Amino acid sequence: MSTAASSRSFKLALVQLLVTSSKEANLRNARSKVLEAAKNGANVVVLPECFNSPYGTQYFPQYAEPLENSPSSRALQEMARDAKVYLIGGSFPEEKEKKYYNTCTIWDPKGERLGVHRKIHLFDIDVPNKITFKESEILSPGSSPTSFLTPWGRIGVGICYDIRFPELAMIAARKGCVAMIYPGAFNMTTGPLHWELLQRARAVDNQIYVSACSPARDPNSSYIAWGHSTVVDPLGVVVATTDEKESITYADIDLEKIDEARQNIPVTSQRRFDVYPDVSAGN
Ligand SMILES: O=C(O)CCC(=O)C(=O)O
Repeated sequence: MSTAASSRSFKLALVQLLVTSSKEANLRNARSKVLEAAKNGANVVVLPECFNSPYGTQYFPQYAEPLENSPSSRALQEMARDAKVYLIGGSFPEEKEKKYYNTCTIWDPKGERLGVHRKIHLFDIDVPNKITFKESEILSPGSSPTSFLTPWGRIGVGICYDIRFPELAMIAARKGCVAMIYPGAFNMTTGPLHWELLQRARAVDNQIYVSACSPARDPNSSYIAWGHSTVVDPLGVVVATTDEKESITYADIDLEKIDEARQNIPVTSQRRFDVYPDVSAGN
């Protein structure tokens, strides 16, 4: 773990991986990038949605693995342990009791699994002549919000389309999360429209850090990812981003900025739960 981290700041790294059709090659590449990020001082490292398989309902059954003791789980556990980082392991198609899920596993620097997030909101959209996608043809949805504890505070996790539903980020922030992190893979239609806007919206509404980590763009794949992995601060300012190519994006996450935003613009303490309900109640 980096010595540069203090109790009030840490270095986040987003690995924008170029995902291929070879699961073994994807696992090898992810490992070398996670180790590189750690060498460069990262404390928390993020992989993209579907980091071990091409993204598409036609691929999920072929690439799916159980959670326990599977090649991808083992590889993620070893990466986290060998790099000594907190690892938000993107997502991979999970097979469980004859159902498939889009699943993110979260690991600590000792290689212990800290959490599992199954994508709650499945990506079913139809923009005529642009993009039609129906994850629910194959996948089942998860049913619980996910967060995990680090030495710098609690971090919430969602997957891609989950970012469009503000409730998850609101619940996370009200429960004390300092950041909401989304492995994601937007596309060439909704990427330019909404990828950055949604991160900035979730950040400014909740006065937390928000970040999304995409695969790199492969123009020859059946689903062309937007790329542009990004980190947004609690004021809604983009503090780190990249283009569409394979890369690692770094940002210092400074918890003072959360306090400052909340002191200066105190919406967090001005909510009117006597007028409308608190979505985090009971969650
Ligand atoms: O919300 C979007 O526009 C894209 C979502 C997506 O690609 C996904 O959930 O995998």
